[in-house]
Amino acid sequence: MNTLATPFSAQSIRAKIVRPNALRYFHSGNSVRVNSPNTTATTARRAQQSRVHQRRSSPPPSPAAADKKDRVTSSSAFMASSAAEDADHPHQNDVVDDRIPRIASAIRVIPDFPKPGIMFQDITTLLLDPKAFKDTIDLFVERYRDKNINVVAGIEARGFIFGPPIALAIGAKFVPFRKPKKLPGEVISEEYSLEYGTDIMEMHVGAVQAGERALVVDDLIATGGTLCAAIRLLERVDVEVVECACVIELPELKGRDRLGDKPLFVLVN
Ligand SMILES: O=P(O)(O)OC[C@H]1O[C@H](OP(=O)(O)OP(=O)(O)O)[C@H](O)[C@@H]1O
Ligand SMILES: Nc1ncnc2[nH]cnc12
Repeated sequence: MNTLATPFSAQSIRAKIVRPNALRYFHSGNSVRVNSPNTTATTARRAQQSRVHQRRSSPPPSPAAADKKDRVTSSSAFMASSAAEDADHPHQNDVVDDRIPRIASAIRVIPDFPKPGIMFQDITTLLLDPKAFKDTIDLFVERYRDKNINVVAGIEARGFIFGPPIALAIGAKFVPFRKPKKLPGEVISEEYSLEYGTDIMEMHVGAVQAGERALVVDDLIATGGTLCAAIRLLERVDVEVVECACVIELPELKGRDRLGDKPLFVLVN
């Protein structure tokens, strides 16, 4: 059972490659490269990206089709995660979770949105698949229940989709972190940089209390600027940020490095 004293890395689960002969598609700023096989990196999302290119306008797979695919791929896909120290022991805590391939497959990738060079990870197709959506929430809940987390901070806009069900399930309050001028009460603000611009994040004064323990939830980490701003907002008012949790990581943008020692947990990278 998880306890407060147990470091997250002890239970973390890491992605691994399974199809050593498969070509992987790699997002690199302005282009998509095909990488040679590598047995230590990334997950099913790379394969999923190439599939998604082919079905950009297609609906997500039917539950029956996805179940069949799960059976085919469950031995070859691993759940991703990470606390910094996992890098030293990449395989020690590997855990196979056959929910991950379906989640990865349900995320659509739209090239050149919202501007040229961006491979947009579209989680709206994940929401169309109730099993994959529920599995996503369940994986987070399984990790964070019994961690004495009081606050789930969800980042506008897509953190508002994943954060509230997690908060309800673990018995924490949900605190929306919003774009400027959206919150009606007194706020504190943090400016931050993005993969495609800058923005400001705000939190209501009084929403959290010093000494509370927070989980920060978003759909995706790219450069890490957004999560860093959320962490700064919480730490300014002496809230302990226990971990950040995202559905997707774009590892090539090195957002994880920007978080420093702050643990980051992701399902798909
Ligand atoms: O790691 P970063 O480089 O900071 O980028 C990640 C952020 O970018 C996206 O949100 P976006 O700013 O596009 O806002 P939206 O969810 O309101 O569209 C995404 O949902 C994350 O919040
Ligand atoms: N590539 C991407 N897809 C979706 N959301 C993002 N936010 C920043 N980069 C993104």
